[in-house]
Amino acid sequence: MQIFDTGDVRLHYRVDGPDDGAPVVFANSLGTDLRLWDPILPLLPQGLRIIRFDKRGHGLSSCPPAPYSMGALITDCERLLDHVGVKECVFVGLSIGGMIAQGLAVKRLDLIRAMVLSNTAAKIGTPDLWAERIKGVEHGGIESLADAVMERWFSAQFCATPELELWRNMLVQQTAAGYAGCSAAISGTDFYTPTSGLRLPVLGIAGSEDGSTPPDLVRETVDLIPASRFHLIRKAGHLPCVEQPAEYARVLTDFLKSVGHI
Ligand SMILES: O=C(O)CCC(=O)CC(=O)O
Repeated sequence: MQIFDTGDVRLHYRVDGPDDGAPVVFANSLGTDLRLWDPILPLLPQGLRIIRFDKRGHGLSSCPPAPYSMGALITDCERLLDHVGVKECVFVGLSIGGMIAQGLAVKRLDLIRAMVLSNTAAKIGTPDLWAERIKGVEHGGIESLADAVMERWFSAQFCATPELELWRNMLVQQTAAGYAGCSAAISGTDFYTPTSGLRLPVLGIAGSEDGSTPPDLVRETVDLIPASRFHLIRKAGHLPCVEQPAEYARVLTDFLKSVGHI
């Protein structure tokens, strides 16, 4: 558990595994912190160097006033990777984390040798949807959105389990400014053209019951990059690393092997 001051924000991050391990960077979604990846980490091969972080306004990172730009979120991540000395990582980005992955690959392809675009897209939602979401958070707090968010994050089956409460708690414990700030960043992002120009190995992962980034939307983005692969995880919503960790870890491990990272 460490803190890095980028100059604009203090980012909480965590590095696990040996210094000389093959680097795998995880960027999580809106309203989650780096514990999002806890269910899959024990299922990945030993010896990887795993880097995780909390976006600005999330988890234990500091919370600059909203709104944020996607450029700022990408720069935060770029500075963190330079700070920890990562190059040529496999970058796994989920939802807004996958937008950060796309933007970072366009800006600094030296940092990323392959990427996993999980439950994400070049463009997510519409400005009207995000304006409504931001208004809701500003007036009623994250709690006022939480039940609807759970229905997009998880399948109906998972929503009926006691574990749901843990993830709902994670959501409502994020800061309203962090949630609204990152929502504004998503609202202003359309990476369709820059992502079309990317040339690197890509694996797309979608959840069959994802109410935020449905499988067709994920596939449309992944198909922008020639030779990309796509995997659909059934019985999972927006966070398949939580709902189906064994399958998620297996697909990720196969991808790491296929690109020669392990
Ligand atoms: O999770 C993200 O990063 C953006 C997509 C989203 O809004 C998830 C949700 O529906 O709450």
